[in-house]
Amino acid sequence: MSEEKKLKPAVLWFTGLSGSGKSTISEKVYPALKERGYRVEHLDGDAIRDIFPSTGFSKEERNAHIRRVGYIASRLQAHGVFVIGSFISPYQEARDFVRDLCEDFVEIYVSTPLEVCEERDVKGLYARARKGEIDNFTGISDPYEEPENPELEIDTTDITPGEGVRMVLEYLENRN
Ligand SMILES: Nc1ncnc2c1ncn2[C@@H]1O[C@H](COP(=O)(O)OS(=O)(=O)O)[C@@H](OP(=O)(O)O)[C@H]1O
Ligand SMILES: Nc1ncnc2c1ncn2[C@@H]1O[C@H](COP(=O)(O)OP(=O)(O)O)[C@@H](O)[C@H]1O
Repeated sequence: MSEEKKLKPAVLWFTGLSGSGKSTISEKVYPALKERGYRVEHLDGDAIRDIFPSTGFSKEERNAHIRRVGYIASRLQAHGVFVIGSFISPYQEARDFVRDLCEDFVEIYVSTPLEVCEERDVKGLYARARKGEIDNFTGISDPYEEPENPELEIDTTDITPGEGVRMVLEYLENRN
């Protein structure tokens, strides 16, 4: 990416199954934007849920959580901050709610298939969900609605995290 190109701060919203690669790519996009001089904030579902552990996984609770974090994202972006959001955010209506709040919303669908995510099983949650130890587990016993019109789709099955980051940066550069 050429250093001269000025990027317009946006809300980069990573959505996809657990283990699809949202956090891994987000964590690498963050320093890539920082070193180009942008103000950047990363809001991550797992990290925020650690602070607010009472947030559950019913449709209503997930959507309320997404609306709240989406509002924060929109306010940060309004003040010129690049916001990276990594949330499963399985429901189209909640993602659309956030899109409508944000001046510039980039929906990035991390479309790594369930079989690959389950094979990775980074946190051992899929195995537990298959055993019935976790209710409402996305992809196993809870729905994931694929984005209807994402700005970008990244399937991480056969690429490196660095290639995923490059796809995001190229998208941002080319749209300006
Ligand atoms: N039932 C169930 N379904 C899905 N995920 C579960 C569940 N229980 C716990 N976890 C862990 O919670 C993380 C997802 O949090 P999010 O805030 O991104 O979810 S959501 O947007 O509200 O759907 C998710 O993190 P990631 O693996 O990083 O996606 C899981 O580690
Ligand atoms: N191209 C890739 N992009 C992102 N993650 C990848 C990629 N290839 C393999 N992985 C691995 O897949 C896992 C993704 O986990 P994570 O980023 O926590 O997913 P999520 O945040 O969507 O739950 C990590 O173990 C990561 O090393």
